[in-house]
Amino acid sequence: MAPSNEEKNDNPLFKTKTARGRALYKLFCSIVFVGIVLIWVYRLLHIPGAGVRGRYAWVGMFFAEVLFGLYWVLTQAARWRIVYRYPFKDRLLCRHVDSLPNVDIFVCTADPTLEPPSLVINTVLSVMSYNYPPDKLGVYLSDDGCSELTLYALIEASDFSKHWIPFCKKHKIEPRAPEIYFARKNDFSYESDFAQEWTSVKNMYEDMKSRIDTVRVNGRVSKEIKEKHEGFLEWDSGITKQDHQSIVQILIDRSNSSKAVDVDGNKLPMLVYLSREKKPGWPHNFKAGSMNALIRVSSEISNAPIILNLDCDMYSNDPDAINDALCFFLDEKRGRQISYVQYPQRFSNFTKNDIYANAARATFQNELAGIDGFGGALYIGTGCFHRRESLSGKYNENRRLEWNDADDKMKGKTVKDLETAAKPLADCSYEKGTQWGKEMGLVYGGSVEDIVTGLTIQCRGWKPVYYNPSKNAFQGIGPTNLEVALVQFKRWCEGMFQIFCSKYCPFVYGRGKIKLGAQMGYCVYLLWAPLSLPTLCYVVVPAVYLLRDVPLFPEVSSLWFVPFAFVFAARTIYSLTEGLMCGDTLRGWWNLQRMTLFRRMTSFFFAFVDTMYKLLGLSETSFDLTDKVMDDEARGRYEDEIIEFGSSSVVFVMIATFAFVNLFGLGYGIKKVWFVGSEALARFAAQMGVCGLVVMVSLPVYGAMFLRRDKGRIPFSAVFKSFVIASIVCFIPVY
Ligand SMILES: O=c1ccn([C@@H]2O[C@H](COP(=O)(O)OP(=O)(O)O[C@H]3O[C@H](CO)[C@@H](O)[C@H](O)[C@H]3O)[C@@H](O)[C@H]2O)c(=O)[nH]1
Ligand SMILES: [Mn+2]
Repeated sequence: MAPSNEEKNDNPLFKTKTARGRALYKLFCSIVFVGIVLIWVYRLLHIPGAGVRGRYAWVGMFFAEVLFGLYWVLTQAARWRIVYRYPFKDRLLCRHVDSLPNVDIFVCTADPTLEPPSLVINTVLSVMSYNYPPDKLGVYLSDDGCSELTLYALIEASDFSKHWIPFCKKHKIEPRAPEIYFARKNDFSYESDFAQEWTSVKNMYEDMKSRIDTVRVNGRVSKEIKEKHEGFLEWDSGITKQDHQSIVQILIDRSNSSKAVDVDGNKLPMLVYLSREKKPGWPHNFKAGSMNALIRVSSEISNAPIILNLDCDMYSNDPDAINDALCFFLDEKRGRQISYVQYPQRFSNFTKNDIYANAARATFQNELAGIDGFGGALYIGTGCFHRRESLSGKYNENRRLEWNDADDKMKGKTVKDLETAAKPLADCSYEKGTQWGKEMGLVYGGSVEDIVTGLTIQCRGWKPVYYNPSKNAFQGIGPTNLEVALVQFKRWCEGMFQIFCSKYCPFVYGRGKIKLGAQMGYCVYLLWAPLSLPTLCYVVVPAVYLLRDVPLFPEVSSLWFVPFAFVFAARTIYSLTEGLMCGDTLRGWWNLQRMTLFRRMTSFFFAFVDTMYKLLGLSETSFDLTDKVMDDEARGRYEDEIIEFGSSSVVFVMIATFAFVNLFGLGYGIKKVWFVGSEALARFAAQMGVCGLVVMVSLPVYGAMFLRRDKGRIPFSAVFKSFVIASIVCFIPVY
């Protein structure tokens, strides 16, 4: 890599800018903090005396406000020093045109029902067609579902790619996931040559998709197809998802240049199917386990120094994304220390007002960039480029930036040789007695392997970056019904609280290794679960005490009312402004408020309880896969932005119960004001305000209980249960 042009090589390949207006923001924060402290002071000064009704509630409210306040302080760390990254692709291409590193791309799937093979291969095809030298690309699909349906789909995709890749490159097609591309409106003339090609490739795609779907519906691959590919022999011995040998199959072998070419004679990227061994009694450690198997298997086959890791629903939306990411790794000055480049998680299936608040725009635009400002960019599991070396080793500043000639490994070896050498690396027993899952690869022990792995990488001295490009690099599928959305949050939340309670707690593990701001930034997420406690306190206590005529907040006329009103208003206005600036709609922001409340009072709470159980050794970690399919009726409601309940899940009973409790509280308050007049209003305004907010946020819940007749409503049994529970809650004795 001799510098051809001194001056040019001095230019960095990326730059980092700090967001403006931070001084003003810090001033604003300081004022809000004063308000929060005044609230605490008020609570401490006015504790009701022994024997007075409301004393316990008062103490509860005090704790809730202390926890909310402290949590708020953490969230400021994530906004204190927001940084933006800008890579310079053009400089990269000038300087490294002949010395680009190999890149291995890992796609993970785990279940052919929840993650249909046709979805998986769309992701695979999108990454096979990157604008990157194909002989430097290796695509690996890890199938934890060990399904012949998925292998079949991948074989079909490898054939189709011979037409798809040249078509994409010739016509600069975007995005390169065929399903998404063909579903888009197009504005070309139907007489053109392009139209002909378009139609022929589209037909080819549709045919392939229908073959794959037929096989999926039948639930097995027919004998005729099986006879054509010896790969299916692996399934002959009656293996199951939980009990099977390692399967490694190189479907496109790039060293064999005569076969690995597309219809125009250009090389194709390598394509490998992997299903790591599973045996009863051996923990498989979910996605982390499959990533580690991928790391090892690929090291035997292509061993690229850069790895891109994607979930099976995350197709590539930008054919040049690899080049962007490489700007970070190849930067002469700072590149060596960069372990991974994390992109935000974006979705393709959002609706206008984002009813389940999947987009999390403020999180991806501000919070993660703010934690990056403290050098703590999180690894969030998908859409992340890794430096292979950093996944298992310490940063060593003396090591030269070298991309070992990876293809050497493959030279002179047949596909069979490579497969045979790789298989044992995916066996259950391989990791026994090794550092895999601890010091090497992704860290085991929970359902959010990503966050904790990122933390350990940083603590080994690496400096990851978070890069949020204006054009989405990857797009995935977010939950499309409330239960799935809440279950996903519960999994995250539980995994993250477990990290906090383990030796990996950032304040302990990261002490002296990463900045305090980064430690705090991590805890914004790791402490979601305990945040449920103050939330539950706020949705229950004010309403219940309102029903007993016990005031819990200062009177409107009192000066002490000011900090409460101010903190509430300041935070609401801030969050609204932030949301709108990040591109939320007004209703989108409101939906986010609802989802935040629902998550905090259900997912976070269950995660808290389950973590406690686990700490006591009463249960084991599980991974509830996010469902990526929906039926047509539900799809209609999703597109109309009507919340999908549709079951008597305990989560919905809880949501409905709180909706009732606050409705009763508010109703009683209004009645009181009606009969007693303004004096009651002054004393109970804040309490009625809290109830009123919960009621407003829950409006769709009342609708789903009483007005809707579709399948997505809350079933009567759940309504009945929650009504009974709410009534009991309202009449229990209070102290
Ligand atoms: O045993 C398993 C379980 C899951 N997966 C894969 O992991 C990915 C994520 O699963 P999904 O159900 O889509 O979960 P999400 O909540 O959408 O995933 C986020 O959260 C997970 C941690 O909870 C991370 O692993 C993911 O990368 C991150 O995108 C999918 O590709 C799965 O196929 C496996 O490979 N093996
Ligand atoms: Mn997902």
